[in-house]
Amino acid sequence: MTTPFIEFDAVSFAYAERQVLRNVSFRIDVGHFAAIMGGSGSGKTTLLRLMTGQLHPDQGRVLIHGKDLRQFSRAEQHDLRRKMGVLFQFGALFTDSNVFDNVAFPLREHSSLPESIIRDLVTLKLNAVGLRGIEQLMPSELSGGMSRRVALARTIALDPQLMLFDEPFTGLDPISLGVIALLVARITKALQATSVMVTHDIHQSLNIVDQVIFLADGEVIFSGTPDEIRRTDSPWVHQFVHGEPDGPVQFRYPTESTLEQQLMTAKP
Ligand SMILES: Nc1ncnc2c1ncn2[C@@H]1O[C@H](COP(=O)(O)OP(=O)(O)OP(=O)(O)O)[C@@H](O)[C@H]1O
Repeated sequence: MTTPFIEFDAVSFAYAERQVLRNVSFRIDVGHFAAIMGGSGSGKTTLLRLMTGQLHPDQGRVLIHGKDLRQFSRAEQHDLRRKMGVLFQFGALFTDSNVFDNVAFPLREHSSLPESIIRDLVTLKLNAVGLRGIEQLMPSELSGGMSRRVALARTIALDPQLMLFDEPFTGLDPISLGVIALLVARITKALQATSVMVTHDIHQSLNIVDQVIFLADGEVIFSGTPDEIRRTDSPWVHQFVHGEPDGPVQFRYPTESTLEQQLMTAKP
């Protein structure tokens, strides 16, 4: 029997009037790598923020190791944050610090390790992303793909048990994208971390993840393994996998009025 690391139990969430998630339930087991997919604005980033405890559900529960995140003491929250590695879309590095100091940052912030150990750990992490030797370069001297890899090295500095990636492939050329995808997959397996990745890149994801959770209109419309995704006849999933502009997922932001009505009211 596998143990869930993260469990969403009938979670609903709204930003003021805007209902974003409705009755969302799924589980991600320890050591598994899950991708969250869905159209623009479907609530993927919101889901990540609920996992980190930055946001709390209006209804339902987010459980980490079986415990409701709301029930976490301050010490438990701090401990969870320490065990969590988060890599956002453009993996912003500190522009005034060189590569070494960027990767060393979480180690200095969250541990009391001596500098000699920190130096070795930074070397190992840069080696893991294929960039040992660039310690003294400044972020402005790196390509986009290299910056992303340095950010990945910083994310794994503390050997996180939980890794959250928000669109780690955005804006990369196909080769850099392939490299990052491979690194993310390899590193999560090597660390035996539980990982969650928000991404639009279905084809890369199906090769590297254990589970895909599809969101549409704030609801989970499908959750399964890459094989199950390839076999499903769900029209939502089909539209996504084949990148079709027409289908159950609409690309327009939902509004009350038609275009004609809006243009009429805008006239003097
Ligand atoms: N801080 C906020 N306040 C109000 N509304 C917000 C806020 N953040 C997001 N939203 C709205 O919530 C909805 C879901 O946003 P979210 O960022 O979770 O979507 P997403 O699936 O990650 O989108 P994308 O793929 O375009 O990044 C969107 O309609 C967005 O406009």
